Amino acid sequence: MNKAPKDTRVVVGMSGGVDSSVAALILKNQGYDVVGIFMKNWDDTDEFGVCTATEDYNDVIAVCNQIGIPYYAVNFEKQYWDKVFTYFLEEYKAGRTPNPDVMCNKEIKFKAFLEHAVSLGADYLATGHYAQVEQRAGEYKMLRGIDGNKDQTYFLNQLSQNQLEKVMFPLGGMDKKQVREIAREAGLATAAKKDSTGICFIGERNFKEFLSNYLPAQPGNMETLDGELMGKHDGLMYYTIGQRHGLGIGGSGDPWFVVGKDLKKNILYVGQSFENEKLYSTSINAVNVSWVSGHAPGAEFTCTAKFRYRQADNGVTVRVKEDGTAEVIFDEPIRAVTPGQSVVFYDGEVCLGGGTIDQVFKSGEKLTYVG
Ligand SMILES: Nc1ncnc2c1ncn2[C@@H]1O[C@H](COP(=O)(O)OP(=O)(O)OP(=O)(O)O)[C@@H](O)[C@H]1O
Repeated sequence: MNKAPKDTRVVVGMSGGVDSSVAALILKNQGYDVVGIFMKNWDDTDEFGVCTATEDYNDVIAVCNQIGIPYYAVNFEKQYWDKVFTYFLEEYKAGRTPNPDVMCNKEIKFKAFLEHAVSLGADYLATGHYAQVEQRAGEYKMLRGIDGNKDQTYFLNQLSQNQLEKVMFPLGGMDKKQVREIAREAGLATAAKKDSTGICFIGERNFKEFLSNYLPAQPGNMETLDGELMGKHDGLMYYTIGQRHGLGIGGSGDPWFVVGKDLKKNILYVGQSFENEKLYSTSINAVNVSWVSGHAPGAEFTCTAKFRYRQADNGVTVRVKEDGTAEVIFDEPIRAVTPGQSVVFYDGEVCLGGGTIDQVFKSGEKLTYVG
Protein backbone atom coordinates (compact mmCIF):
# COMPACT_ATOMS: atom_id res chain seq x y z
CA MET A 1 0.00 0.00 0.00
CA ASN A 2 1.44 3.35 -0.97
CA LYS A 3 -0.99 5.77 0.61
CA ALA A 4 0.43 8.86 2.32
CA PRO A 5 0.68 8.46 6.11
CA LYS A 6 -2.09 11.00 6.69
CA ASP A 7 -4.44 8.86 4.58
CA THR A 8 -3.35 5.64 6.27
CA ARG A 9 -5.39 4.69 9.29
CA VAL A 10 -3.51 2.77 11.94
CA VAL A 11 -5.26 1.27 14.94
CA VAL A 12 -2.82 0.91 17.84
CA GLY A 13 -3.57 -1.78 20.39
CA MET A 14 -3.09 0.14 23.63
CA SER A 15 -2.58 -1.82 26.83
CA GLY A 16 -1.93 1.12 29.10
CA GLY A 17 1.74 0.17 29.16
CA VAL A 18 4.73 2.21 28.05
CA ASP A 19 5.46 0.17 24.91
CA SER A 20 2.12 0.68 23.20
CA SER A 21 2.05 4.32 24.36
CA VAL A 22 5.34 4.95 22.56
CA ALA A 23 4.22 2.96 19.51
CA ALA A 24 1.20 5.28 19.21
CA LEU A 25 3.34 8.40 19.71
CA ILE A 26 5.83 7.37 17.02
CA LEU A 27 3.10 6.67 14.46
CA LYS A 28 1.34 9.91 15.26
CA ASN A 29 4.62 11.82 14.85
CA GLN A 30 5.12 10.08 11.50
CA GLY A 31 1.82 11.60 10.39
CA TYR A 32 -0.43 8.53 10.39
CA ASP A 33 -4.14 8.71 11.14
CA VAL A 34 -3.84 6.96 14.51
CA VAL A 35 -6.64 5.56 16.67
CA GLY A 36 -5.92 3.95 20.05
CA ILE A 37 -8.00 0.95 21.10
CA PHE A 38 -7.94 -0.74 24.47
CA MET A 39 -9.17 -4.30 24.59
CA LYS A 40 -10.78 -5.69 27.71
CA ASN A 41 -10.28 -9.45 27.78
CA TRP A 42 -10.80 -10.32 31.36
CA ASP A 43 -13.06 -9.26 34.20
CA ASP A 44 -10.44 -8.87 36.86
CA THR A 45 -12.06 -7.01 39.70
CA ASP A 46 -10.05 -8.16 42.71
CA GLU A 47 -11.15 -8.91 46.27
CA PHE A 48 -10.88 -5.19 47.07
CA GLY A 49 -13.16 -4.23 44.18
CA VAL A 50 -10.24 -2.78 42.21
CA CYS A 51 -10.20 -3.55 38.51
CA THR A 52 -6.74 -3.28 36.95
CA ALA A 53 -8.32 -3.04 33.50
CA THR A 54 -9.99 0.21 34.58
CA GLU A 55 -6.65 1.55 35.77
CA ASP A 56 -5.02 0.52 32.51
CA TYR A 57 -7.76 2.11 30.46
CA ASN A 58 -7.35 5.33 32.44
CA ASP A 59 -3.70 5.31 31.41
CA VAL A 60 -4.72 4.74 27.78
CA ILE A 61 -7.06 7.75 27.98
CA ALA A 62 -4.34 9.92 29.53
CA VAL A 63 -1.78 8.98 26.88
CA CYS A 64 -4.19 9.34 23.95
CA ASN A 65 -5.17 12.80 25.19
CA GLN A 66 -1.50 13.74 25.48
CA ILE A 67 -0.72 12.51 21.97
CA GLY A 68 -3.94 13.90 20.56
CA ILE A 69 -5.55 10.76 19.12
CA PRO A 70 -9.05 9.33 19.52
CA TYR A 71 -9.48 6.23 21.65
CA TYR A 72 -12.01 3.49 22.30
CA ALA A 73 -12.37 0.42 24.46
CA VAL A 74 -13.64 -2.87 23.07
CA ASN A 75 -14.71 -5.95 24.93
CA PHE A 76 -13.36 -9.33 23.83
CA GLU A 77 -13.96 -11.18 27.08
CA LYS A 78 -16.13 -13.84 25.47
CA GLN A 79 -13.70 -14.55 22.61
CA TYR A 80 -10.80 -14.59 25.06
CA TRP A 81 -12.59 -17.03 27.34
CA ASP A 82 -13.56 -19.31 24.44
CA LYS A 83 -10.27 -19.28 22.54
CA VAL A 84 -7.57 -18.65 25.11
CA PHE A 85 -8.77 -19.44 28.60
CA THR A 86 -10.54 -22.67 27.66
CA TYR A 87 -7.36 -23.87 25.92
CA PHE A 88 -5.32 -22.78 28.95
CA LEU A 89 -7.43 -24.90 31.32
CA GLU A 90 -7.57 -27.88 28.96
CA GLU A 91 -3.79 -27.93 28.68
CA TYR A 92 -3.30 -27.82 32.44
CA LYS A 93 -5.88 -30.57 32.82
CA ALA A 94 -3.85 -32.67 30.38
CA GLY A 95 -0.68 -32.17 32.44
CA ARG A 96 0.96 -29.75 30.02
CA THR A 97 2.22 -26.16 30.49
CA PRO A 98 0.32 -23.94 28.04
CA ASN A 99 1.39 -20.68 26.48
CA PRO A 100 -1.65 -18.37 26.58
CA ASP A 101 0.29 -15.42 25.10
CA VAL A 102 0.88 -17.35 21.89
CA MET A 103 -2.80 -18.27 21.68
CA CYS A 104 -3.87 -14.70 22.49
CA ASN A 105 -1.73 -13.35 19.65
CA LYS A 106 -3.04 -15.96 17.22
CA GLU A 107 -6.74 -15.86 18.09
CA ILE A 108 -7.39 -12.50 19.69
CA LYS A 109 -4.89 -9.70 19.02
CA PHE A 110 -4.10 -10.61 15.43
CA LYS A 111 -7.46 -12.17 14.58
CA ALA A 112 -10.57 -10.90 16.39
CA PHE A 113 -8.97 -7.57 17.26
CA LEU A 114 -7.33 -7.15 13.85
CA GLU A 115 -10.67 -7.89 12.14
CA HIS A 116 -12.30 -5.31 14.37
CA ALA A 117 -9.64 -2.74 13.44
CA VAL A 118 -10.17 -3.45 9.73
CA SER A 119 -13.93 -3.08 10.20
CA LEU A 120 -13.20 0.43 11.52
CA GLY A 121 -11.41 1.27 8.30
CA ALA A 122 -7.88 0.57 9.56
CA ASP A 123 -5.18 -0.16 7.01
CA TYR A 124 -2.92 -1.50 9.76
CA LEU A 125 -2.95 -2.72 13.32
CA ALA A 126 0.11 -1.64 15.31
CA THR A 127 1.25 -3.02 18.66
CA GLY A 128 4.17 -2.40 20.99
CA HIS A 129 5.66 -5.83 20.34
CA TYR A 130 9.43 -6.06 19.90
CA ALA A 131 9.54 -7.68 16.46
CA GLN A 132 10.01 -6.48 12.89
CA VAL A 133 8.12 -7.02 9.65
CA GLU A 134 9.91 -6.68 6.33
CA GLN A 135 8.73 -7.29 2.82
CA ARG A 136 11.31 -9.22 0.82
CA ALA A 137 10.66 -10.47 -2.69
CA GLY A 138 6.91 -10.15 -2.28
CA GLU A 139 6.87 -12.03 1.01
CA TYR A 140 6.43 -10.73 4.54
CA LYS A 141 9.22 -11.78 6.86
CA MET A 142 9.00 -11.53 10.61
CA LEU A 143 12.36 -10.64 12.18
CA ARG A 144 13.45 -10.58 15.77
CA GLY A 145 13.28 -7.24 17.56
CA ILE A 146 16.77 -5.74 17.73
CA ASP A 147 16.64 -5.65 21.54
CA GLY A 148 17.71 -9.24 22.15
CA ASN A 149 16.39 -9.16 25.68
CA LYS A 150 12.91 -8.00 24.64
CA ASP A 151 12.46 -9.81 21.30
CA GLN A 152 8.86 -11.15 21.28
CA THR A 153 8.85 -13.23 18.09
CA TYR A 154 8.66 -16.30 20.34
CA PHE A 155 5.07 -15.31 21.17
CA LEU A 156 4.24 -14.26 17.59
CA ASN A 157 5.34 -17.52 15.96
CA GLN A 158 1.86 -18.45 14.71
CA LEU A 159 1.36 -15.30 12.61
CA SER A 160 0.76 -15.75 8.89
CA GLN A 161 1.24 -13.70 5.72
CA ASN A 162 -2.36 -12.42 5.86
CA GLN A 163 -1.79 -11.06 9.32
CA LEU A 164 1.69 -9.63 8.76
CA GLU A 165 0.41 -7.76 5.72
CA LYS A 166 -1.69 -5.63 8.06
CA VAL A 167 0.65 -5.36 11.04
CA MET A 168 3.12 -2.71 12.19
CA PHE A 169 5.61 -3.09 15.04
CA PRO A 170 7.05 0.43 15.47
CA LEU A 171 9.34 -0.65 18.35
CA GLY A 172 11.07 -3.53 16.53
CA GLY A 173 14.13 -1.47 15.72
CA MET A 174 14.56 -0.03 19.22
CA ASP A 175 15.68 -1.19 22.59
CA LYS A 176 13.64 -0.81 25.72
CA LYS A 177 15.90 1.92 27.09
CA GLN A 178 15.23 4.08 24.05
CA VAL A 179 11.50 3.46 24.39
CA ARG A 180 11.50 4.60 28.01
CA GLU A 181 13.54 7.64 27.04
CA ILE A 182 11.08 8.63 24.31
CA ALA A 183 8.23 8.24 26.80
CA ARG A 184 10.05 10.34 29.40
CA GLU A 185 10.97 13.08 26.97
CA ALA A 186 7.38 13.31 25.75
CA GLY A 187 6.18 13.30 29.36
CA LEU A 188 3.81 10.39 28.70
CA ALA A 189 1.69 9.36 31.67
CA THR A 190 3.02 5.78 31.35
CA ALA A 191 6.72 6.70 31.09
CA ALA A 192 7.64 5.18 34.45
CA LYS A 193 4.98 2.45 34.55
CA LYS A 194 6.30 -0.95 35.54
CA ASP A 195 6.50 -3.61 32.82
CA SER A 196 3.80 -6.24 33.10
CA THR A 197 5.01 -9.69 34.09
CA GLY A 198 3.58 -13.18 34.05
CA ILE A 199 0.31 -14.32 32.53
CA CYS A 200 -1.84 -11.26 31.88
CA PHE A 201 -5.10 -12.51 33.40
CA ILE A 202 -3.38 -13.77 36.55
CA GLY A 203 -1.30 -10.65 37.10
CA GLU A 204 0.15 -10.42 40.58
CA ARG A 205 -2.21 -13.07 41.96
CA ASN A 206 -0.98 -16.36 43.35
CA PHE A 207 -0.90 -18.84 40.46
CA LYS A 208 -1.88 -21.89 42.50
CA GLU A 209 -4.79 -20.13 44.12
CA PHE A 210 -5.96 -18.80 40.76
CA LEU A 211 -5.85 -22.18 39.05
CA SER A 212 -7.57 -23.95 41.96
CA ASN A 213 -10.62 -21.74 41.34
CA TYR A 214 -11.07 -23.40 37.94
CA LEU A 215 -9.63 -26.91 38.17
CA PRO A 216 -9.99 -29.36 41.03
CA ALA A 217 -6.57 -30.25 42.42
CA GLN A 218 -5.76 -33.89 42.98
CA PRO A 219 -2.93 -34.34 45.48
CA GLY A 220 -0.74 -37.41 45.00
CA ASN A 221 2.70 -38.90 45.46
CA MET A 222 6.01 -37.33 44.64
CA GLU A 223 8.52 -40.03 43.70
CA THR A 224 11.93 -40.51 42.18
CA LEU A 225 12.01 -42.35 38.85
CA ASP A 226 13.24 -45.35 40.85
CA GLY A 227 9.99 -45.33 42.81
CA GLU A 228 11.28 -43.86 46.07
CA LEU A 229 8.54 -41.87 47.81
CA MET A 230 9.77 -38.32 48.43
CA GLY A 231 6.58 -36.62 49.61
CA LYS A 232 3.22 -35.42 48.37
CA HIS A 233 2.32 -33.05 45.57
CA ASP A 234 -0.67 -30.68 45.60
CA GLY A 235 -1.90 -31.52 42.08
CA LEU A 236 0.14 -32.20 38.92
CA MET A 237 -1.11 -29.05 37.20
CA TYR A 238 0.82 -26.87 39.62
CA TYR A 239 4.20 -28.16 38.47
CA THR A 240 6.21 -27.78 35.32
CA ILE A 241 9.25 -29.67 34.05
CA GLY A 242 12.48 -28.30 35.50
CA GLN A 243 10.68 -26.51 38.35
CA ARG A 244 12.63 -26.28 41.58
CA HIS A 245 10.51 -24.16 43.90
CA GLY A 246 7.55 -25.39 45.86
CA LEU A 247 8.52 -29.06 46.09
CA GLY A 248 9.10 -28.95 49.82
CA ILE A 249 11.91 -31.51 49.71
CA GLY A 250 14.49 -30.16 52.07
CA GLY A 251 17.63 -31.71 53.43
CA SER A 252 21.23 -31.40 52.51
CA GLY A 253 22.77 -31.99 49.14
CA ASP A 254 21.72 -30.88 45.66
CA PRO A 255 18.31 -29.26 45.16
CA TRP A 256 15.40 -31.25 43.70
CA PHE A 257 13.59 -30.61 40.41
CA VAL A 258 10.48 -31.84 38.64
CA VAL A 259 11.66 -34.31 35.98
CA GLY A 260 8.35 -35.83 34.86
CA LYS A 261 4.66 -36.45 35.45
CA ASP A 262 2.42 -39.47 35.11
CA LEU A 263 -1.12 -38.23 34.75
CA LYS A 264 -2.74 -41.68 34.89
CA LYS A 265 -1.03 -42.63 38.14
CA ASN A 266 -1.07 -39.04 39.41
CA ILE A 267 2.64 -39.19 40.24
CA LEU A 268 5.04 -36.25 40.13
CA TYR A 269 8.58 -37.42 39.38
CA VAL A 270 11.45 -35.55 40.95
CA GLY A 271 15.20 -35.81 40.58
CA GLN A 272 18.17 -34.24 42.27
CA SER A 273 20.55 -31.67 40.75
CA PHE A 274 20.07 -28.91 38.17
CA GLU A 275 22.04 -30.93 35.67
CA ASN A 276 20.04 -34.10 36.29
CA GLU A 277 20.30 -36.12 33.11
CA LYS A 278 16.58 -36.98 33.26
CA LEU A 279 15.86 -33.33 32.48
CA TYR A 280 17.67 -33.50 29.16
CA SER A 281 15.98 -34.49 25.91
CA THR A 282 17.22 -34.96 22.36
CA SER A 283 14.14 -34.54 20.17
CA ILE A 284 10.46 -33.62 20.21
CA ASN A 285 7.34 -33.97 18.19
CA ALA A 286 5.64 -30.62 17.49
CA VAL A 287 1.96 -30.12 16.68
CA ASN A 288 -0.04 -27.06 15.51
CA VAL A 289 2.96 -26.19 13.38
CA SER A 290 2.56 -22.96 11.47
CA TRP A 291 4.98 -21.31 9.01
CA VAL A 292 5.14 -17.54 8.66
CA SER A 293 5.70 -17.87 4.90
CA GLY A 294 2.75 -20.27 4.57
CA HIS A 295 4.95 -23.31 3.91
CA ALA A 296 7.87 -25.16 5.49
CA PRO A 297 11.34 -24.30 4.13
CA GLY A 298 11.68 -27.96 3.11
CA ALA A 299 10.76 -31.50 4.08
CA GLU A 300 13.93 -31.64 6.14
CA PHE A 301 16.13 -28.69 7.00
CA THR A 302 18.42 -27.28 9.68
CA CYS A 303 17.80 -24.06 11.57
CA THR A 304 17.87 -22.81 15.16
CA ALA A 305 15.04 -23.13 17.67
CA LYS A 306 13.91 -21.84 21.02
CA PHE A 307 11.91 -24.05 23.36
CA ARG A 308 11.08 -21.28 25.78
CA TYR A 309 11.10 -17.49 25.81
CA ARG A 310 14.57 -15.94 26.13
CA GLN A 311 16.32 -19.27 25.71
CA ALA A 312 19.54 -19.19 23.70
CA ASP A 313 19.28 -20.47 20.11
CA ASN A 314 19.72 -24.21 19.70
CA GLY A 315 20.80 -25.90 16.50
CA VAL A 316 18.15 -28.38 15.27
CA THR A 317 17.08 -30.49 12.32
CA VAL A 318 13.40 -30.27 11.45
CA ARG A 319 11.57 -33.06 9.63
CA VAL A 320 8.14 -31.98 8.45
CA LYS A 321 5.64 -34.82 8.28
CA GLU A 322 2.77 -35.24 5.83
CA ASP A 323 0.18 -34.44 8.50
CA GLY A 324 1.85 -31.06 9.13
CA THR A 325 3.40 -32.05 12.46
CA ALA A 326 7.19 -31.91 12.77
CA GLU A 327 9.95 -33.91 14.35
CA VAL A 328 12.67 -31.68 15.78
CA ILE A 329 16.05 -33.27 16.48
CA PHE A 330 18.46 -31.29 18.64
CA ASP A 331 22.19 -30.93 17.85
CA GLU A 332 22.86 -31.19 21.60
CA PRO A 333 20.63 -32.40 24.46
CA ILE A 334 18.49 -29.56 25.88
CA ARG A 335 17.33 -29.15 29.46
CA ALA A 336 13.68 -28.96 30.59
CA VAL A 337 11.90 -29.00 27.25
CA THR A 338 8.25 -28.95 28.30
CA PRO A 339 5.10 -30.23 26.59
CA GLY A 340 2.58 -27.45 25.90
CA GLN A 341 5.22 -24.76 25.46
CA SER A 342 6.12 -23.42 22.02
CA VAL A 343 9.00 -24.43 19.83
CA VAL A 344 9.94 -21.53 17.56
CA PHE A 345 12.20 -21.80 14.52
CA TYR A 346 14.66 -19.20 13.26
CA ASP A 347 16.87 -18.72 10.24
CA GLY A 348 19.27 -16.11 11.58
CA GLU A 349 17.11 -13.09 12.45
CA VAL A 350 14.08 -14.40 10.59
CA CYS A 351 11.40 -16.21 12.57
CA LEU A 352 10.23 -19.10 10.39
CA GLY A 353 7.26 -20.16 12.51
CA GLY A 354 6.65 -22.57 15.30
CA GLY A 355 4.44 -25.13 16.95
CA THR A 356 3.48 -26.71 20.25
CA ILE A 357 5.81 -29.16 21.96
CA ASP A 358 3.83 -32.39 22.17
CA GLN A 359 5.98 -35.40 22.99
CA VAL A 360 9.53 -35.18 24.29
CA PHE A 361 12.12 -37.89 23.62
CA LYS A 362 15.55 -38.90 24.77
CA SER A 363 17.45 -41.02 22.25
CA GLY A 364 14.13 -42.16 20.78
CA GLU A 365 12.53 -43.03 24.15
CA LYS A 366 9.52 -40.97 25.21
CA LEU A 367 10.20 -39.24 28.51
CA THR A 368 7.82 -39.57 31.43
CA TYR A 369 6.02 -36.35 30.57
CA VAL A 370 2.38 -36.86 29.90
CA GLY A 371 1.16 -35.76 26.50
N1 LIG B 1 -5.49 -4.84 26.58
C1 LIG B 1 -4.91 -4.54 25.42
N2 LIG B 1 -5.57 -3.80 24.49
C2 LIG B 1 -5.01 -3.50 23.31
N3 LIG B 1 -3.77 -3.88 22.96
C3 LIG B 1 -3.06 -4.61 23.84
C4 LIG B 1 -3.59 -4.99 25.11
N4 LIG B 1 -2.66 -5.72 25.76
C5 LIG B 1 -1.59 -5.78 24.94
N5 LIG B 1 -1.82 -5.11 23.79
C6 LIG B 1 -0.88 -4.92 22.66
O1 LIG B 1 0.03 -6.01 22.59
C7 LIG B 1 1.37 -5.54 22.78
C8 LIG B 1 2.18 -6.56 23.55
O2 LIG B 1 1.51 -6.90 24.72
P1 LIG B 1 2.27 -7.34 26.03
O3 LIG B 1 1.23 -7.79 26.98
O4 LIG B 1 3.37 -8.23 25.67
O5 LIG B 1 2.73 -5.94 26.56
P2 LIG B 1 4.08 -5.24 26.85
O6 LIG B 1 5.21 -5.75 26.04
O7 LIG B 1 4.21 -5.15 28.32
O8 LIG B 1 3.69 -3.81 26.23
P3 LIG B 1 3.02 -2.57 26.93
O9 LIG B 1 4.16 -1.84 27.60
O10 LIG B 1 2.42 -1.80 25.80
O11 LIG B 1 2.00 -3.12 27.90
C9 LIG B 1 1.22 -4.22 23.53
O12 LIG B 1 2.32 -3.38 23.33
C10 LIG B 1 -0.06 -3.67 22.92
O13 LIG B 1 0.18 -3.04 21.67
